[in-house]
Amino acid sequence: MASVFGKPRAGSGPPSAPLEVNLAVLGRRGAGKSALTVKFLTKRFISEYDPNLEDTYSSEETVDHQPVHLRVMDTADLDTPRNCERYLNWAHAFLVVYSVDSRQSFEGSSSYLELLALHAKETQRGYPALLLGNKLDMAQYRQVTKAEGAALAGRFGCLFFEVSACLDFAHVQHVFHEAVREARRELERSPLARPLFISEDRAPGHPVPLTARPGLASCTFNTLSTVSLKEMPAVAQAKLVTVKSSRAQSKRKAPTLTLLKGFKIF
Ligand SMILES: Nc1nc2c(ncn2[C@@H]2O[C@H](COP(=O)(O)OP(=O)(O)OP(=O)(O)O)[C@@H](O)[C@H]2O)c(=O)[nH]1
Repeated sequence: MASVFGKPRAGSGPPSAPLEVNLAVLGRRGAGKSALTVKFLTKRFISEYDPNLEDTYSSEETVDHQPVHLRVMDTADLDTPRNCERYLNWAHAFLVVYSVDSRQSFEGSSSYLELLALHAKETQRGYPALLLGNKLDMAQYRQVTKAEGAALAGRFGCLFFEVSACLDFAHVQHVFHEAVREARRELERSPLARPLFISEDRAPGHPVPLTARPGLASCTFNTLSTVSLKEMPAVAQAKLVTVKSSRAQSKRKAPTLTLLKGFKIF
C-alpha cells in the first residue's frame, strides 16, 4: 500500500509493511493505566488488575487508513519512575496517566513529564507525550480541575485529554490513535526511528543521572554520543500477548480467549 504519509520511515520496513509503533503507558499506581490499556485492546472495562504485572501487548490497528503494528507497554512502576531505561529507550510515544480524583497521581504525572523532558533534552530527540486525566466518570470527586491538567500539558507541550476507562470506548481509542499519530510524526522527522537499547559499553564518566528532582533518583541514562546503540532486548518481566483482531471478538464467531493481566477475556 502506498504510504499516505510521505516517504517510508526507517524502522517501518518495506513500504507495504505496517508502521511499527511502541507506546508506553506511565503514571502512578492506581491512575488507571491497566484499565485504559485493556479498554483500548478489548473494549472492556475490568475493574481489578494485578498491580505488579508489567505487560507489553501487541495489536494490529488501522490509523488514518494506515496499518499499524502497535505495541503497548503497560508499565508498573511503584510510586515513582524506576528503571526508566526499559521504556525510555523503547517507546516512540508516551501516555502519561493521572486520575482526576487524585491530586497525588496528578503530581506523579508531573514527575513523568519532567523525566521525559530531561530525556528528550539529553538525547536531542522528540518524545511525544499525551497527558491523560483518567476516571472522568468520577468527576464529582475531582481533586484536579480540567484547567490544571491543560496547564500542565501546556507547560510540557503535550496533548491533553480527560478520559474514562469505564465509559466510551471510542474516546479511549481516539486517545491511543492520537498517540500513534504523534509517534508517526516524530518517526517521520527523526532518522533514528527504531527502538533502541543503550548498551553498557559506555565511555566512563559520562552517565547522566536524572537526579534533579525527587522521584527521578533511580533513573540514569547515557548520552547517545558516548554509547553504542543496539536493538532493544526483550523487556524483563514483560509478557507479550498478541491481541486477536477486536473485530473477530466482537463478531463472536468463535470464543476468542485472550489472557490480559491474568484475566481471561472471551
Ligand atoms: N471509576 C473508574 N475507576 C477506574 C478507571 N480506571 C481505572 N479505575 C479503577 O482504578 C483502580 C486502579 O486501576 P488500574 O488500571 O489497576 O491502575 P494502574 O494505573 O494500572 O495501577 P497499577 O497497576 O497499580 O500501576 C482499579 O480499581 C480500577 O478499576 C476509570 O476510568 N473510572
